[in-house]
Amino acid sequence: MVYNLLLKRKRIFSIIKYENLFEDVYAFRACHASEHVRCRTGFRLQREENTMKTITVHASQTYPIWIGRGLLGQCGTYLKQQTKAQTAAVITDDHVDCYYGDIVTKSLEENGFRTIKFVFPHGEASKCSKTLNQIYDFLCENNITRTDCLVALGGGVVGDITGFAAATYLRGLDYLQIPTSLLAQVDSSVGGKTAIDLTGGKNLVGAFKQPVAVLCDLDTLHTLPKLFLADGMGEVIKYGMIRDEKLFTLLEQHTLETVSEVMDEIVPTCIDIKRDVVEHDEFDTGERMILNFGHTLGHAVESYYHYETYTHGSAVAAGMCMMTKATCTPELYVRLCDCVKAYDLPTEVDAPVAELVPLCGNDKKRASASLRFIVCETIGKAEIRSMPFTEFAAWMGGVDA
Ligand SMILES: NC(=O)c1ccc[n+]([C@@H]2O[C@H](COP(=O)([O-])OP(=O)(O)OC[C@H]3O[C@@H](n4cnc5c(N)ncnc54)[C@H](O)[C@@H]3O)[C@@H](O)[C@H]2O)c1
Ligand SMILES: O=C(O)C(=O)C[C@@H](O)[C@H](O)[C@H](O)COP(=O)(O)O
Ligand SMILES: [Zn+2]
Repeated sequence: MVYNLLLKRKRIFSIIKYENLFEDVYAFRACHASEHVRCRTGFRLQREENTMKTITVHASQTYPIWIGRGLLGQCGTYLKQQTKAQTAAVITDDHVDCYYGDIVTKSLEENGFRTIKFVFPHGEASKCSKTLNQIYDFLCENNITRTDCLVALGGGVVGDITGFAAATYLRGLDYLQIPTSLLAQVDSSVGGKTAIDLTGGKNLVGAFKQPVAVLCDLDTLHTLPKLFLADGMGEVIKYGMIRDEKLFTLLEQHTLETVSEVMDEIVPTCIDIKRDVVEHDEFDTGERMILNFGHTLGHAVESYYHYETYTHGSAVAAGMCMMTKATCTPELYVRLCDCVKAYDLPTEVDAPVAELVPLCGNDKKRASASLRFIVCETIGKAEIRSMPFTEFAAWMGGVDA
């Protein structure tokens, strides 16, 4: 109850004050709420187990995505179906650990896995080589072998770095994705892009490594702070824009306050779009680039502000609006901005576009001198455009985006 009161209070706070409150919420939760979450999850497990959906991804590795409620307490049973591993190494961050570390460990142990856990500080700053090396050392000290597996429990930061550790440690071992943020559920846990950031840019070191399965428990979203619910909505709006006008229209009928009512529809819809795109172009040589709508400028925004001011989903939201303003009709731009604003996301940033553009030079869609970027002139349809980078820089620099 204290947590709910804090969430209500939060709405009248500025983002800066919100950060402090956010820490308070976690501090409160870490001390008192472990049993509460475990009980509630157990209750929902019985009530809603039948509504579980499975989406199967057919890529270099075929794997299931289980979507439902109350699944976390059974993760060991699910994982056992997908791996012969004896040890499961759970990798998570400090926030997620205080909510869900125990319930996951318990289920893995009950299902016969020797279970070890590595916890790192939350936030994008941890998606770096320092944390990655700590994970490697932890796996080495605990005698992890190629037949064991990793479990990524958390948001996109945990998923991306754990996936990369799984792709590279001992030249590759199995990993399970348990996404707990909206962004991770609809996007980062699916499709096998894994990475860490460099000072020079986002996700610059990475690998394609599909998980053995994704366990997507919608109940975990109950503890996700609104700021990160909004962040995930940035990627959800992206899916509407690139592939699904019906989804976009549904999003227009809701706001950040009401969207939880339709989450059971939104999450599988987005996952299925991602599945389809990944199945056509797993290694990102063509069609998959449409999943990067808003990211060319979005990643530049994150990097310009040193990954501190804008989280990924909010930077993508601003990136989509800036690109749409520069390339599409004013009507479409206004429609997109209205939707973005309804989810408390930014439509622009203070940084001048001319200063963001040089940071696009490290974009992974760049091919030698050409930069590719994504444009949606019609809602539900995305196209990949290509331009010499110098031309792009001159054009965007001159466009009042
Ligand atoms: N691999 C991909 O395809 C892909 C796709 C999109 C984004 N990404 C990456 O994902 C990252 C962003 O992911 P994110 O937004 O999940 O960030 P995140 O992992 O930092 O999670 C956001 C915050 O929410 C907390 N949190 C997560 N789940 C929670 C829960 N259920 N209850 C309470 N707190 C919870 C985390 O501890 C963290 O503080 C970026 O690094 C981005 O580049 C990757
Ligand atoms: O899965 C993809 O492909 C995506 O582009 C999804 C994006 O939302 C995600 O942020 C991805 O990590 C960006 O890819 P990158 O190749 O530009 O690092
Ligand atoms: Zn993204």
